[in-house]
Amino acid sequence: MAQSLAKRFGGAPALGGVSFQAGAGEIVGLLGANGAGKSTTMRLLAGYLRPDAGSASIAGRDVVSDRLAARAAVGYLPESPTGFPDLTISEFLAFAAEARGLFGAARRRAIERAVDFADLALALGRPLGALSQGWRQRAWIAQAVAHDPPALILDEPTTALDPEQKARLRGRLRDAAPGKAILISTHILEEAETLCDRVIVFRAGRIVADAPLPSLLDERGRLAPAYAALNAADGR
Ligand SMILES: Nc1ncnc2c1ncn2[C@@H]1O[C@H](COP(=O)(O)OP(=O)(O)OP(=O)(O)O)[C@@H](O)[C@H]1O
Repeated sequence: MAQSLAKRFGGAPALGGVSFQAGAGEIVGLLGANGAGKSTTMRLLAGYLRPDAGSASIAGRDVVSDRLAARAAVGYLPESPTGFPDLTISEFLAFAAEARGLFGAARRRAIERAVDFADLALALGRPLGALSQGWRQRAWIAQAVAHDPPALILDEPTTALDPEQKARLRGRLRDAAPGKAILISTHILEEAETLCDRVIVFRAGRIVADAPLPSLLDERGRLAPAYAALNAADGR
């Protein structure tokens, strides 16, 4: 949940006070032009940035005052994730599970869940630094789901994936959705059309639409006309 979240970088406002909720069982798509504020919102919710004003909570835990509990309840895929080039996928997922306090059998289950979710079985021994962009993206998606959190915040999760893996991941997210609140950002309108229950459109650091997907679709099931109208409207 976000309540009047605001963030500036230097003097420039990136988010001008955004409020929304995502409930368990819901896949919410964050849409908007480059620089509209999607990633900043996700980083604030995931506890990787502090808001200048407003508040946010994950599973009822405030991301600032109860930061560790909030972070424990979320799996986060950053945009363009990098790091840990020398770790193999196996080592990376073991590290991710242990960082979440999972050891022994719980760690093993977390790694199995993650490997299965992101279809990584064929590359477990490969170091992250030697992976293609799509495989690396899948390793980072895997670390987000390893501890089976009630909330997933995935910043452009399908961008680097090939068509088969895109479809596979969408299916996995659909399967996971009943028990989780899932937030994804995407520039692929067709993805929002097929995957999301609700869509939030950002424009220049503000929310210009927050609506159930069907209410934004035209008679042919397309989001593009409403999306274009929202971006063209004088919504500042
Ligand atoms: N670390 C930073 N330092 C300075 N400005 C930043 C930083 N991160 C984001 N911004 C600015 O904040 C605004 C919102 O950026 P944000 O990354 O949230 O947009 P976005 O909607 O995710 O865009 P994209 O679709 O390109 O990923 C932009 O003006 C951006 O330049």
